[in-house]
Order: sequence, then structure tokens, then C-alpha cells
Amino acid sequence: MDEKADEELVTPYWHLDQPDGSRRTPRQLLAVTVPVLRLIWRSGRRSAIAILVLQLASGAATAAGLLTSVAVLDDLLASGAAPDRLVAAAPGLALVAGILALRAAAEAAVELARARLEPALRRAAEERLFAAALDVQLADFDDADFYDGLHRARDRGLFHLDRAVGNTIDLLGAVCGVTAAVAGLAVLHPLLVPLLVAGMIPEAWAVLTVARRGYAGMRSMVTLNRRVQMLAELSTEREPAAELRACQAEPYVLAEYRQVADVLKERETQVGVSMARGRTAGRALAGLALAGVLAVLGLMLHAGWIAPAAAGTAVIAVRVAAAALRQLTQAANQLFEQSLYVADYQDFLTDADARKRPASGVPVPRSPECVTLRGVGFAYPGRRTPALRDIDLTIRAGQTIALVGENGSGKTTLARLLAGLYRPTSGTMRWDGIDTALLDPRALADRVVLVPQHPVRWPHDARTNVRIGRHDRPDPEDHALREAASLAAAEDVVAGMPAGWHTLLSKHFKGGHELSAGQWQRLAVARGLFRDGALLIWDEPTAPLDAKAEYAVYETLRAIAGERTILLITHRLTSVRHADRIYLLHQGRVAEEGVHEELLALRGRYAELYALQTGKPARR
Ligand SMILES: Nc1ncnc2c1ncn2[C@@H]1O[C@H](COP(=O)(O)OP(=O)(O)OP(=O)(O)O)[C@@H](O)[C@H]1O
Repeated sequence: MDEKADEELVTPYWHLDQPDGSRRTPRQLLAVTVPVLRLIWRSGRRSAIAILVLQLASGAATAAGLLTSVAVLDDLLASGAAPDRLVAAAPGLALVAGILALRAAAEAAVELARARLEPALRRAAEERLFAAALDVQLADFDDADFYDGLHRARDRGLFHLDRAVGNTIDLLGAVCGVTAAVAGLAVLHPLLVPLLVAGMIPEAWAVLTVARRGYAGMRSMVTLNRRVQMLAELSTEREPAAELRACQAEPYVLAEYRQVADVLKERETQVGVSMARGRTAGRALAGLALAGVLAVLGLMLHAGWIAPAAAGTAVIAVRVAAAALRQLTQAANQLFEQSLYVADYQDFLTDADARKRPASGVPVPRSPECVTLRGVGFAYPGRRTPALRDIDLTIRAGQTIALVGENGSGKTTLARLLAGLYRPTSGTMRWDGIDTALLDPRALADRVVLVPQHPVRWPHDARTNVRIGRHDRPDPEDHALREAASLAAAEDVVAGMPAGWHTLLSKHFKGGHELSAGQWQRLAVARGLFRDGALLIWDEPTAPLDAKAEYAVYETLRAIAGERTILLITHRLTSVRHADRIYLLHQGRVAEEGVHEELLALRGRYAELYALQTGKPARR
């Protein structure tokens, strides 16, 4: 392995995550269980009530069955001929059989109610997560902690929440079973109850310990698991498949996988072994405790503290309690483990709520006369170097403003700020004199059209790909849709598709159609035009377009200039010659500004870049 790879191995990226030091306690467990119960209540109240009632009925049947058994055993153990004793016990036996049948019916009904409750809860939980994620500000997606939390909640929280419902129901059933058995034992002899309770303690300890170990292990592997997920996508997805092969990067990807997977395998084994040890210790202690209970029962019988029929029933009750207890510890074990993941789901919802875009604000002008930035700076979360510094910029209604500059100079970041997607970390941005921080963010977004540098390739049909620009825009007979497509030179793209506007544009689905990069871009331009708005922000709209389509798009931009305010980002300086004002960014600052001729006369960076592109030497 070379030195560089060694270096990579010691960066935190390749390491297990450090535990966050927080310990989850049973009280916190309760704090988590309550919201889960609330979710159950909200998404399937009737099924939840049915389950509760049926579980209680099943527990009552267990207790009644046990107590009826004492009378049956009494009859069977009485003196007299065996047939007479059987006849005497027959009504009691029939009653026990009837009670057990009722219990079986209640358990079957629980299964039915459960089949209704679980999908309803899954749906409600997913919707809450998606809605919360969609409501969060864009900059939070650049915050690694938030992103980690979102993925934990989505990939594991939802999965375990689903299972936690099943386990909550099992737990409830087991609690009813144990309570019934304990109640039976209390009637038979009060001393048997504390005995049984003492027998439960070791297993409860083991349950908590094992769950904590599992959770700590999972937390330490989050980043590495995400890395494996990324490598899985690189190896198995269609998009990177071509370039990966062309670069002959297959061995590199596999080697990287092995590096990460080896660390993961070791950690998973450690955690698995430690959990198995905890479980084994718990089982051994629980077995010893049960043996102790039975031994004490034998001594009580020997001492004559308890009648033989009651002792026989007590043995049955202890076995029923032990079985229910096993179910209880299993369900509690899993529930405890799941609750910790569910806590992640809950934590994410709380975190997302705090990061929500404000729901309202000052009304936004329909078409702002003037957008001004004064001393605006912006730093991405977790980055010390700001991407933008001290930006002063003015855009007046109807102007075409161009942003140019080298790669990484801050153009896209500034475009996103102007679109209201990011908020300045210093300085102020104003629309007609009003600080945009005070404006209603949804109304502000409504006035803006942003055609990004890398538009989303919506896995929907072509029509949706354009209409999603403003999905609720009424457009009888698709007039606006067709006009936008025509202005974006996208009409012939659609005409060439097998089902025209209704062609599904995703190869992930059967019958899906794929487009070229330029064809996708034309649809994205059409989407922006269909959206329509007061401020149009175009981030490299024509980069993948052929000369004819590029010409058509610039003609369209020229045609709508004046009616709309346009911010154009491009590396092609010949396209911005007619802009009302050009800003050249360099390392996050405005280095030069003016109209084309002024910038050429400056003989600075702009003039140099222009000369490089046009082949005319720059004189500095
Ligand atoms: N999501 C992000 N998180 C952290 N840093 C970012 C993020 N996006 C961009 N940056 C950084 O911000 C700086 C400006 O990036 P930006 O994308 O705005 O440049 P640009 O001028 O649009 O570049 P290009 O011409 O290549 O599109 C760069 O240094 C980049 O590394």
C-alpha cells in the first residue's frame, strides 16, 4: 500500500465513529415510548383499542383458566374410584377448555387488528419523516451531523419503528400473561409472587446491557456503513457504470470496499460476541432463578404450607409465567434496542423542526424593483473559509446581470443566496428595501426561477419533467407547456420519444427511456420557462447544449429580457457582452464589475479570460 493510502486510513473518514457519550436510561426509554404510543394512537386508534381490550381479555382468560384448574385438580386428587373422580372433574375440565378456546380466539383477533395497525403506522411514520425532511432549509443538508441523523432516522429509525409496534403488542400480551400468572400465584400463596419477581431481575439486567452494547456498536459504525452504501451504489448503479469501466476503476473501488468492510467486519464481530455473551449470561441467570422458584415451591409443599392441588396449579402457573416472561424479555429486549433507534427517529423530527423554514413573514413584492446585497458573506456549515465575502451587488427590475469567474469562485453559492435557498451568514440581502430574512420564504421562492447547473432528472414522464417547475399552474390543453418546450428547443426532443410527452424518463423502471445530457438540459430549460417568475436565475443553462439549441436558448433569454429580471451564470463570456452589468467573482469576492466594455478597458481578469476565449491576446 502506498503512503497516500496509508494517510487515508488514518483520516477520521475511515475510522469508527466516537461514541457520543450519552447513555440511554430506562427513563429516556419511556420518553421515547410515549411518542411511539402517540403515533400508534394517531394512526390506528381503533385497532390499538381492539388490541388492548383483546390482550386484557386473553390475560383474564389465563388467570381464570389457572384458578379453575385448582378445582379440577382437587376433584382429580380426591379419594374415591378414578371414573368417579373423572366424572366429578368433567364440568371443570369443560370450563377450562372453553376458557382456553376463548383465549385462542382473542389471540387470533389480536393478529387481525395487528395486520391493520402496522401498515397504517408505517405510512404515518414515513410521511412525518418525509414531510420533516422536505421542510428543512437547504443549508442543513450540508451539515454532516444533520445529514447523518436524517439517514439514521430514514434507514434504521423507520425500519425499527415498524418492528417496535409488533414488539409493543407482544410486550403487552406478555405483560398480561405474566400478570395473570402472578395474580393466580398470589391467590394460591402470596409468598410465590416476590419469588417470581426476584427471578425476573437478572434477565431484565441482561436485556438492558445487551441493548446498550448493540446500540453503541451501531452508532460507531454509522459513517463506515454509509461509505459501504456509497461504494455499493458505485458498483451497482447504472449512472457511474460507464465511466467506472472506462477509467478501469473497478479494482480501486473493490480495494476501497475491502478496506472499509474489514474494519466493519471486525467491529460487528466484537459487538455480536459481546451481545451474545450478555444474552447467555442472562439466560443462565434466568434458568437458575426459575429452578430456585420451583425448589422453594417444593419446600412449601413439604412443609404443608400449600395444598397438593394448589401446588400443582402453582407449577402450571410458574411455567405459564416463565413462558410469558420469556416472551416479555424477548419483546422488551428487542423493544429496548429498537427504542434507541426510534429515539434517532424522534431526535431527527425534533432537530428538523428546529431547522424548519419559517412558515410566514412579511409579504413579498410580486416583482421586486430592486434586489440589493450589502456586505454579504456566506460560509457552508462546517467550513471555516467562507464561500462568499463582502458582496455588494444591485439588481434592478428588467436588468440582465451576469456572474462570471473561475471554478469555485462562488457563483452558484451566490445564485442560491439570491434564490433564497441559503441565508447570508453576514451582511444583508434586501428586496425593495426589506431584509429578505423577514420575508415569507415560500412567497420569496414563488417569485424566483432557478435553473441549476445540474438539474434533477425527474424519474417521471416528460410532461411532469416540465410541469414540475410549477406543478399547480393551471394550463388548459398544455398551451404553456408546449410554448416553454418550443422556446427551450425541447419540442423535437419530445417528438422523438416513443410515447411523446407521456414517455417515462427513467431506466430504473420497465419501459423507461433515457435522454442525452443535452436533451435533459433542454427539458430543464423548458421547466424554468414553464415556471415563470419575476427573477430568473440561470446557472450555466447551455453548457451541454449543441450550438443550435444554445442559440435558441439565448434568443429566448434576449426575448424575455426586459420583462423579467435575469441573472445569468456562464463561463462563455461572449454570451454576456450585452448584459446590463457583469460581476466577476474571484475567491468569493467581487473582483471586477461593470459593463463589457468597461471590464475590457480594466484589462484585468475579465479581459484576460475574454481574450483567451476569443483568441485575441489580452494586454495587461
Ligand atoms: N455544499 C457545499 N458544502 C461546502 N462547500 C461547498 C459546497 N458547495 C460549494 N462549496 C464550496 O464553495 C466554494 C464556491 O463554490 P461554488 O459552487 O459557488 O463555485 P462556482 O463559482 O459556482 O464554481 P463552478 O464554476 O465550478 O460552478 C467552493 O470553494 C466550493 O468548494
